[in-house]
Amino acid sequence: MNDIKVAVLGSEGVGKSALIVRFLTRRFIGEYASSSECIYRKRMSIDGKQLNLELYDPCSQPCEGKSTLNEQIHWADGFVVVYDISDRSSFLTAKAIVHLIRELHLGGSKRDADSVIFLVGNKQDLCHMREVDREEGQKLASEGRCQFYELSAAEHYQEVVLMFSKIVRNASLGGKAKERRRRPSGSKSMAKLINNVFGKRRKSV
Ligand SMILES: Nc1nc2c(ncn2[C@@H]2O[C@H](COP(=O)(O)OP(=O)(O)OP(=O)(O)O)[C@@H](O)[C@H]2O)c(=O)[nH]1
Repeated sequence: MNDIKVAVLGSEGVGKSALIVRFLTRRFIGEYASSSECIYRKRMSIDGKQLNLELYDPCSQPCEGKSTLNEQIHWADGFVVVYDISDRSSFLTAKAIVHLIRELHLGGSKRDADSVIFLVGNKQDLCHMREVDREEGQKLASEGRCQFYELSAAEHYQEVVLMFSKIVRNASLGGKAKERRRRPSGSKSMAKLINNVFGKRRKSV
């Protein structure tokens, strides 16, 4: 069975865990405990083919055995690079990550980029606090040859599912899954995910 590895990257508090949890459990969790990096596993069927998805959720805090961004990029077949539309600095971080992925993962070539790097402007429901215009996101996506989405983990379940399903499909077609790379860290089961959800620390928007 095919293994597909997708890393969800971006600066602290942009909603990486919220997007993953929304995709895996259908629920939006306002506060989420994330004191360690982890990998969630899900068995999926795409175009009638079974595959094992591994979703990497990094930890923004310093933590033991934390992998570097370079390791995370080498490990993954596909990338969801997230920023918060109400936080300009998170957009600048996303820009740097997109450029690094292009350099390290794709060797600067045009090959596969638009299908395996998705740029996501999250928290669209906070558009009254917007600091990053949609056009800026689109421009970065076209410069970095990424697919662009603006959505809200809080309000857009269908869009979140479509986005993840699409990157998994693209990564599985991209042929990058062929060479197995080292995992950035330990993995986490769905039970652990649920524990995190209920044993959470408070975060504010
Ligand atoms: N309004 C709004 N808040 C959101 C959305 N997505 C996430 N949040 C909130 O943003 C905060 C951070 O979300 P997380 O999912 O923990 O962000 P993260 O990127 O995983 O953060 P780190 O684990 O610290 O790197 C939480 O308070 C979430 O409730 C969204 O779409 N809209």
